[in-house]
Amino acid sequence: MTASVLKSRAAVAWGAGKPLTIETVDVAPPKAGEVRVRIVATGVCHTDAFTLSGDDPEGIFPAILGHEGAGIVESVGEGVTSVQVGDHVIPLYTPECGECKFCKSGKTNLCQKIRETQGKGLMPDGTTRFSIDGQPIYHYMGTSTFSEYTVLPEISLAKINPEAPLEEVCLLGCGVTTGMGAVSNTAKVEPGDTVAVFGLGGIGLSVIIGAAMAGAGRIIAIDINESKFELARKLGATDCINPKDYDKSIQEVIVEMTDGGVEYSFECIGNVHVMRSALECCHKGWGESVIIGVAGAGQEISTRPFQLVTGRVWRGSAFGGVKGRSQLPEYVERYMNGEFKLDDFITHTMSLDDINDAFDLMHEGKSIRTVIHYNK
Ligand SMILES: NC(=O)c1ccc[n+]([C@@H]2O[C@H](COP(=O)([O-])OP(=O)(O)OC[C@H]3O[C@@H](n4cnc5c(N)ncnc54)[C@H](O)[C@@H]3O)[C@@H](O)[C@H]2O)c1
Ligand SMILES: [Zn+2]
Ligand SMILES: [Zn+2]
Repeated sequence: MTASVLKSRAAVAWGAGKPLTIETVDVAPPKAGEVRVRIVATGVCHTDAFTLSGDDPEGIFPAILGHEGAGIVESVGEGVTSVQVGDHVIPLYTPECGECKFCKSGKTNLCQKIRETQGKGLMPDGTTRFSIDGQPIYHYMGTSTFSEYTVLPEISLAKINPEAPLEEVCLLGCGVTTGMGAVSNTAKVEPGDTVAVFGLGGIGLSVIIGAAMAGAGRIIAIDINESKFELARKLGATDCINPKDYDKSIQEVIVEMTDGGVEYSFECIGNVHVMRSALECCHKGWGESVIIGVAGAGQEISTRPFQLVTGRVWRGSAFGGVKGRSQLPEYVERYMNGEFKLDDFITHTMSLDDINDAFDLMHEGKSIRTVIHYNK
């Protein structure tokens, strides 16, 4: 049976800084190598807010945002073999083709196969599957999970255990995997290490979970919003500090607290000044700082080169260095085995109609993650 155009509820971003509006969108059937998915639930991540704000150089409008979802395959295009109708899947904004130079390198998860079209809000053939009254609406991060039905390339789907609750494991589509993966794949934290985590949103708290699982001896959590400290402690932070409580720089405070600095630090905010603090609180000779936060267009990081000459390392991490198709299903299994919990992160759930409230809660610092349930 050939699939036909579907009507779908979607939250459409018409322009930078404008609230999303709920629309009925036409979703064309998947073309060759593509899959149409019914999204069951989606988280709202700071990166969605970043693009909506207009600070994202790749932001294109009108578009359907959303990249932290989970759903069920509704139909498949020609030649699709790795998933079938009814499979449970997590959309991947970092695909895994298995054949490009990047996939074959064994050194990175940054598959480049569809990078160019994905960055332009298009499917690999250069067109979009979304429209309203014939007006094209762009895709976002190749995922567009703020539409109940969305189309993705086959290489952008991780097939997961069908028993997993989609309303929770959607968070593995971005935030939680990004934080945990940055600890285990990028930094490779070892038992006894001291770790500093800057920013205690969904990403920073996931770094704390990962660091606790890796056996870090001391986990220093830093935020200017102290309401985040309670959950940080629950997840494994040993010290919670607010930079506003000190006259000196936060890096000086941390270096003093730790007899010379931390083994690893993680910037989970997207603030270039904090990125500098995160590097400079690392221990001389070996400390490493991982940038996870996404800074605004045109911003630059700086430090004295002497910081690096004397052994500190600055690196970055996207999607926690995790290869989505081959490694994300394992994260779902680990969650199912009870190795970590996701419900702590879900401070709010709501229907798609209320999605602008999810952005407000994030900006007000009142939520960790809001999960949108399409059946609400
Ligand atoms: N690299 C990746 O693959 C990847 C993936 C997802 C998200 N991100 C980025 O990670 C960052 C965090 O995302 P999130 O969803 O956790 O965001 P969030 O808004 O939920 O959390 C950010 C936290 O930082 C705190 N903060 C803000 N300014 C601060 C300061 N000066 N000092 C200390 N704390 C401060 C806030 O109070 C908040 O608790 C964003 O930049 C997002 O775009 C990157
Ligand atoms: Zn995200
Ligand atoms: Zn590839």
